[in-house]
Amino acid sequence: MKINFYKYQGAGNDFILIDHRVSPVKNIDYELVAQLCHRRFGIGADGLMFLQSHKDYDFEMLYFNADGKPGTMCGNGGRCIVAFAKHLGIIDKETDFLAVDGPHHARISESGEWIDLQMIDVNTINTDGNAFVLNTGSPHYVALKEDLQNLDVFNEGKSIRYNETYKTEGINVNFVEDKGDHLFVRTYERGVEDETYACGTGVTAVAMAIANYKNQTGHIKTDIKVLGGDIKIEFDYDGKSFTNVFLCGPAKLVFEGDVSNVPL
Ligand SMILES: N[C@@H](CCC[C@H](N)C(=O)O)C(=O)O
Repeated sequence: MKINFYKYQGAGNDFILIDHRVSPVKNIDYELVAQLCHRRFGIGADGLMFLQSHKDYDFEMLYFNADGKPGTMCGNGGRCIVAFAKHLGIIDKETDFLAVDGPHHARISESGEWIDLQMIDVNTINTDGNAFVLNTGSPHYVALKEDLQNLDVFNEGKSIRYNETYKTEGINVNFVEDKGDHLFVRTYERGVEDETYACGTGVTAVAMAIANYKNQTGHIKTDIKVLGGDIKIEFDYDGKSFTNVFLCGPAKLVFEGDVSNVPL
């Protein structure tokens, strides 16, 4: 079987996208997903998504991490699949689609390359020592750091992700430095098992953790810099719940191609 794929990136978090309506893969082979995402033996990506039809929504997002296993919500992936759905002509300026953590609304810019994606409401922030732990669709650990540019994110992130508390379920580990007018964030991602250039659910968790840490309430807008670009987060926070949460940033088509002889 030949599969047509599209490669997208959102602030450097990169994904393989497949239109399941035209490439109806019946049994998704985790090893094949991992091979397609491999940066030496495959196309190379942090994750792979299928866009599927859904009777009640514009489409459904089915997400796999680079290790081939089904992931929890991917924010940058969500923005990329919205840009993909616009490219395919499924949607125009707005959409409502279904992901693993429930329905999502998104707004698409004129160019189709900037997406504001609504994320789930968050009602709970836990702590682990000085770090914050919360779920924004995926589980995240957030730790404040100084001189983040020079931090060994791979080794520090990996040691937290595989410690006794988190090794079974795993966690995404975010380090944040407050730069005054913006936050600088670097993330070790579960399922990629490496630092990525951006993590959408991660920067959402970071903005919430920092608002909580600084006792900020009201409508909060946060500018974030990650290795792959700039992202903006907006939400309302009353000191207990984060609502009207939006993850806003770029989502761009990089190239498209075909994979031949896929044993499916
Ligand atoms: N890159 C993602 C997060 C993807 C999910 C994650 N790696 C997991 O399953 O834990 C994002 O942009 O949110």
